[in-house]
Amino acid sequence: MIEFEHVSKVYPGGSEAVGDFSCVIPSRRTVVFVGSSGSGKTTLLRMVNRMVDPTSGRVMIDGEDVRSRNPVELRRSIGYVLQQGGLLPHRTVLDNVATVPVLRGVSRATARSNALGLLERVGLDPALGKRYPGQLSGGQQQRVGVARALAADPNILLMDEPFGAVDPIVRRDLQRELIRLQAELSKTIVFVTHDIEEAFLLGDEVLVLREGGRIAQQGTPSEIMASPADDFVRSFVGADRAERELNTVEVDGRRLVMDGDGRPVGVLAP
Ligand SMILES: Nc1ncnc2c1ncn2[C@@H]1O[C@H](COP(=O)(O)OP(=O)(O)OP(=O)(O)O)[C@@H](O)[C@H]1O
Repeated sequence: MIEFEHVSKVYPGGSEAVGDFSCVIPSRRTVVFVGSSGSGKTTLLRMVNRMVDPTSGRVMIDGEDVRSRNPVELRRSIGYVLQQGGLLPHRTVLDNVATVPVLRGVSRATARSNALGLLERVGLDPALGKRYPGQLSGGQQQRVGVARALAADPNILLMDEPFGAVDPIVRRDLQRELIRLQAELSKTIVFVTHDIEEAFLLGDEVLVLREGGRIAQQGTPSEIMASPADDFVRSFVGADRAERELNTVEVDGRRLVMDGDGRPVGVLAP
């Protein structure tokens, strides 16, 4: 479980990036922070692994203040996936995936052999392990990024717009893959995106953020869809949500329209 307790962040010389943010992220669930650019999503995510320390307030993991943890050790114990893979260009794919386990004392041979299994796990041909990141497609690089984040078998996975830089079809593949992986692995995932559809697809729970990390609404995708808290959320959720294979379900007395993937796409007027 991750707890944000009244955290705020003022960067040197800057305005308040996050102000008095509190939330609880239950273990083994996927929680998505969604908001427009500058709403503080990345800042919040980085507070978990101490790449950013809050100006006030605290972040707890399983009841322990992260500030009592050594930042390097903490970072190695938490998976982190970035938009641009963050892979080391001069190391093979296999060595990229094996990096953190080796730093944590696992032998190179064992780490490489585990890395092969991880490549398969994220849907990549293990033969790609010999290549360098520059020899992979963007989507393949993102899969390697996920494999690398999983390599130390972390309980927590932080994902910062991990699928933001790939085309929509590959993006959909990666999203489905993450859903499959999460069903197998049950990690605590904090996922950042500015795409509400992605948030609804992946999140057990979604936090819609305004500027300054202010929570406009927090709830399950269905709850947010059924009852947007205000005009801000309503406009963020968007009315027009494409022609998919639709059906309806009832939630809290309202009829939700769901697409073929079980995603809420609208509410039927009573
Ligand atoms: N290192 C920094 N120094 C100063 N200001 C920063 C720094 N990092 C972020 N900020 C500012 O803090 C605010 C929140 O930024 P943050 O990156 O957390 O938002 P975000 O919601 O993740 O945005 P994006 O979707 O564009 O990545 C922004 O106004 C940004 O300019």
